[in-house]
Amino acid sequence: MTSKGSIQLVETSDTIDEDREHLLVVDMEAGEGEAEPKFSIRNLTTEQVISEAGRPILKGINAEIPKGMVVGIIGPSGSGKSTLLRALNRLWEPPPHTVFMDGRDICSLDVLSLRRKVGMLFQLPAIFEGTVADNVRYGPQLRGKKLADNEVHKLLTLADLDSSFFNKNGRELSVGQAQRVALARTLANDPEVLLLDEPTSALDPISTQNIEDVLVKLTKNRGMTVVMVSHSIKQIQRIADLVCLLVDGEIVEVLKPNQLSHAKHPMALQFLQLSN
Ligand SMILES: Nc1ncnc2c1ncn2[C@@H]1O[C@H](COP(=O)(O)OP(=O)(O)OP(=O)(O)O)[C@@H](O)[C@H]1O
Repeated sequence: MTSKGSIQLVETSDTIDEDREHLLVVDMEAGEGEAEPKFSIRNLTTEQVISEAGRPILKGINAEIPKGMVVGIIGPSGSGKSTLLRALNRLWEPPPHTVFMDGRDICSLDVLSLRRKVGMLFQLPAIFEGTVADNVRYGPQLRGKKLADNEVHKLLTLADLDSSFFNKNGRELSVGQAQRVALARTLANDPEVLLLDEPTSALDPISTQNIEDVLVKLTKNRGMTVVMVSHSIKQIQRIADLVCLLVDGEIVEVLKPNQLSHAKHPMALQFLQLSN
């Protein structure tokens, strides 16, 4: 997949000033039309959460996540990837004035509305009791809306599940099918953003490809913004438009997927070499 934007690293970790106010700017190419960021992250530090290593998990993260792109987050285990992802829908509560969605501090938003707009999938899908259709209807039902059968079918199609799944019991599903049901259930809330925490690491290559295809379609056809943590560099190269490299709680590089070999940070380089 070709990248939709060019990236300008205004300051890299080599040039971080003392208070770590480095800024990673994604500079869209002319004519792309959607230059504004979906998320702006400003000096996000997890002062209240200290890791086992005795340091904040995230240290002065500054980044822009552009609308309608797939942004991959990669980095060594324990570098803070999941914490950063969870900060975007307040599964981990960021300090006020550090994470902005469409220009608004997410801490000032109603948390349930935020999570409807910013859906999340995890490594292992949790399927609720009942049929696939019950699962897909879950979110709207909480708001007193019952999705019609044809709406459920549309969501299943969107998640690459055929109509035979409609009445299947959640217990009959493979992990790959369950992940797509979880995706359809998330899409029923009509989210603007999908956060994905290693969504395919438990899946076989065909199920992985199905999910990747759906994600690419969602960004291309619906302008959805996807932020995905993955341990698979190859996966990131297949579907991401931009890659953030996180090391020890800091974004040390932002690159296009085809530029990963040009990473400069020594830890990032070592990680990339060992991952390939
Ligand atoms: N609520 C918490 N309290 C204390 N420490 C935490 C908390 N959440 C995470 N950590 C620690 O913070 C560090 C970063 O965790 P995080 O899950 O964000 O990393 P990660 O990069 O996603 O790791 P992995 O790739 O292994 O999933 C780890 O050392 C973890 O043990």
